[in-house]
Amino acid sequence: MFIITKEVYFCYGHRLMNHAGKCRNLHGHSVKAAISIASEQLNDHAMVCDFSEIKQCVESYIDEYLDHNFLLHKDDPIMPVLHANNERFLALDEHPTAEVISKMIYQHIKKSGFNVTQVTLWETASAYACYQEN
Ligand SMILES: Nc1nc2c(c(=O)[nH]1)N=C([C@H](O)[C@H](O)COP(=O)(O)OP(=O)(O)OP(=O)(O)O)CN2
Ligand SMILES: [Zn+2]
Repeated sequence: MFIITKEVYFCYGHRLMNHAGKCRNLHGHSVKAAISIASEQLNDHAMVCDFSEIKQCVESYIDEYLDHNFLLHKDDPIMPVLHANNERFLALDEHPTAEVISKMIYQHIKKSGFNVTQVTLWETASAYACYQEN
């Protein structure tokens, strides 16, 4: 089994509503996501796939939904204020944790046809979440 991993970098603002500590406050992160793709065999170029194919797939999703966006739970009371001021945000059914964001990226890559095995999201230099299935 071959596994390749591509890293991408992006930023977002968020807050964790009802969090007991400092993460209940509006704040932001400059994050790294690592996307791992597996294959039993290599293609004619001796690759699982080109790193640039992963980059293109994941960056188009990240640019549209996550990068320099404000990620909020759908019940967050700040949303009407952002809306009234034409500020960009994304309302999620779940709290915008590293776990949830890594799963969002995973599901997009899987839906795009890649044999993704894991997405890891470093929200800070010392804290990261992984999402995988099976
Ligand atoms: N399981 C999770 N726990 C926390 C998440 C998360 O997404 N999943 N998110 C946060 C905050 O949004 C933020 O990431 C803060 O993380 P934390 O490591 O606590 O913050 P610091 O970098 O300031 O860590 P220190 O070690 O205290 O310096 C919180 N928890
Ligand atoms: Zn945070």
